[in-house]
Amino acid sequence: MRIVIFGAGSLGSLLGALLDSAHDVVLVGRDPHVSTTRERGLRVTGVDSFEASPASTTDGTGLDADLAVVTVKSYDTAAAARDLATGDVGAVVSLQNGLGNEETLAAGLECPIVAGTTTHGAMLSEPGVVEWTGRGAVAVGNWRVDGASDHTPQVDATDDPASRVAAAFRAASIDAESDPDIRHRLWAKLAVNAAINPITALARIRNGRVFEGPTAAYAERAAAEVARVARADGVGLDADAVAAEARAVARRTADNRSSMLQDLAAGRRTEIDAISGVVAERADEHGFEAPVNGLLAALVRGWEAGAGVR
Ligand SMILES: NC(=O)c1ccc[n+]([C@@H]2O[C@H](COP(=O)([O-])OP(=O)(O)OC[C@H]3O[C@@H](n4cnc5c(N)ncnc54)[C@H](O)[C@@H]3O)[C@@H](O)[C@H]2O)c1
Ligand SMILES: CC(C)(CO)[C@@H](O)C(=O)[O-]
Repeated sequence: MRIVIFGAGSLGSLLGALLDSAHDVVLVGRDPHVSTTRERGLRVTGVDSFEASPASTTDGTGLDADLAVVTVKSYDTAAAARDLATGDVGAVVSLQNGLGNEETLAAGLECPIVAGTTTHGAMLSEPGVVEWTGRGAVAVGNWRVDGASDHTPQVDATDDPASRVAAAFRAASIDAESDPDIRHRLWAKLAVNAAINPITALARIRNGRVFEGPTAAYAERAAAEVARVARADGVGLDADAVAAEARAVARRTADNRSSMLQDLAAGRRTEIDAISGVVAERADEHGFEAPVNGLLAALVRGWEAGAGVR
């Protein structure tokens, strides 16, 4: 397969390096990472150490590919869709965090959209070098334009876009499955991010401390609000179950600084709109409030405005 990785930062570079073992990969990213990768190749460290030599470009327009893997931050998804629409891409899969990426891609592109989520961890440590911080898996599922996941029984399970994406990942030895209920997974991951990310960022604490002490009750409530909005959106998420999952992830990643804490500490824009912001807005559309998510979104957006990053 010819695969474009749109957004060759931390996650995209890791996946690009892995997929390069079985496919013809083109990274779309920015300099100096792209120029360094062209000169010296892409080095992966951490969980496994290896070198890859995918093609790379800073120009995401006019690209032809069987598949585009979108790994930009959620606030760059609309721009990614605009660039991809100028080329010829067979299918697009988003492996981003947050809610709304698939809708944005579907609004801008004619090809099939595949939703996805991953538990791999990656960090671009320097141009041309990506640290694989945690081995995980990929789950993908077909995305319909109306936002519902595709529950239609597949006559030929190998001949739908999500199954083809999962098979392409597995061909590169990446643990990947196609999940007909991908919306449930996206909302469950959203609950984890809504509980952990803004609180760790604002309180400047590592993940392990979120469910300890004064922030615990608010993390629980943030997750429970996501479950309520999910149910209003037709996705059966249980408040206790998602809070338990968020606590488990916080325990498993106790020493990590969440992506939002890292963004805030580095003075970068965060993904708050696609995490807490979208929960508060969708609650509002359904006629109720998600006050903890609303406040957390306002505080992080307030910091972003003050820091001049939005
Ligand atoms: N890093 C992880 O371990 C991880 C794990 C799971 C999910 N995610 C999710 O994946 C997404 C990406 O995360 P990340 O940590 O890799 O972010 P990142 O900022 O490291 O990477 C995104 C890259 O996209 C590039 N980019 C954006 N728009 C571009 C454009 N128009 N042309 C070329 N390059 C462009 C940016 O320069 C950046 O390098 C986020 O939604 C994140 O929440 C990340
Ligand atoms: C799971 C998670 C909260 C762990 O740090 C991660 O998704 C993050 O940092 O965004």
